[in-house]
Amino acid sequence: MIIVDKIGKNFGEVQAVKDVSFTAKDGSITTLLGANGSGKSTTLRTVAALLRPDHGQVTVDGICVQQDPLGAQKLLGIFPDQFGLYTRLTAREHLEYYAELHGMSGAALENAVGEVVSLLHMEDILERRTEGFSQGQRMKVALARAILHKPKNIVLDEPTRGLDVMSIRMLRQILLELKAAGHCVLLSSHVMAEVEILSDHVVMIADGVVCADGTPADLVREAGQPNLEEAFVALTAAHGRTAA
Ligand SMILES: Nc1ncnc2c1ncn2[C@@H]1O[C@H](COP(=O)(O)OP(=O)(O)OP(=O)(O)O)[C@@H](O)[C@H]1O
Repeated sequence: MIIVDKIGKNFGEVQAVKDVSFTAKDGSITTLLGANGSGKSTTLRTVAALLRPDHGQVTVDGICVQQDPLGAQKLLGIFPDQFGLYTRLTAREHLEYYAELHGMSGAALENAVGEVVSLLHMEDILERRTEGFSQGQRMKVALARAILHKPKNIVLDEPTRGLDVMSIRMLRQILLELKAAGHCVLLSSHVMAEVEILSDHVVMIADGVVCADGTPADLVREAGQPNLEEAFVALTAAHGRTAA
């Protein structure tokens, strides 16, 4: 479980995140939904201990990310906004390297790599260097790297960006399987259809502030709108009027 409590983060003059709080539960998919520049990535990077907030704190399964970033990162699988693959390494070498970073070796390492390779159907790209990989192939390596140590909590920053329909369906299926296995899945998106299909809990962010949260059905009801897209427009506009 991930608890974000009143975090804020400035970059110089830019208030990227002003006041964000929410809880992402186990066995559930929580989605941060917001427009470009609303603060989703900054929030997720704070959860992942890649950024230190100016105020507030994040706990992951009871461990405070700010006090014990390495301890929290052991409980997290992180799928970042930039894949950051090493172009000279093969997909297998990436996975083995990350498995070693997580303290695995020998048969445990081989089993962990074998499991994610089979889960993500990566057999055909395993021995290829990642240079020149398509977006879908890069997504597979990044996702495999994020989940190979079986973290209880998985954080994904816009995981479907640039993917074709079949890759999106595969990713969606894997996220649903992780949820069914009791994992806490926290992601960001601005693709309404995807959010509506996948999310148990939606946290709407506008201008660095949470303007509404609940199930997609709750939010549609709260806004009195026919669907999540219209609800998003109405709730973020209402927030803008309140903030002005
Ligand atoms: N390292 C940084 N330095 C300066 N400004 C930053 C930095 N990171 C984020 N920002 C600014 O903070 C604000 C929030 O950015 P953030 O990336 O968190 O938004 P986002 O909701 O993830 O947007 P998108 O959907 O476009 O990825 C933006 O105005 C952005 O320009």
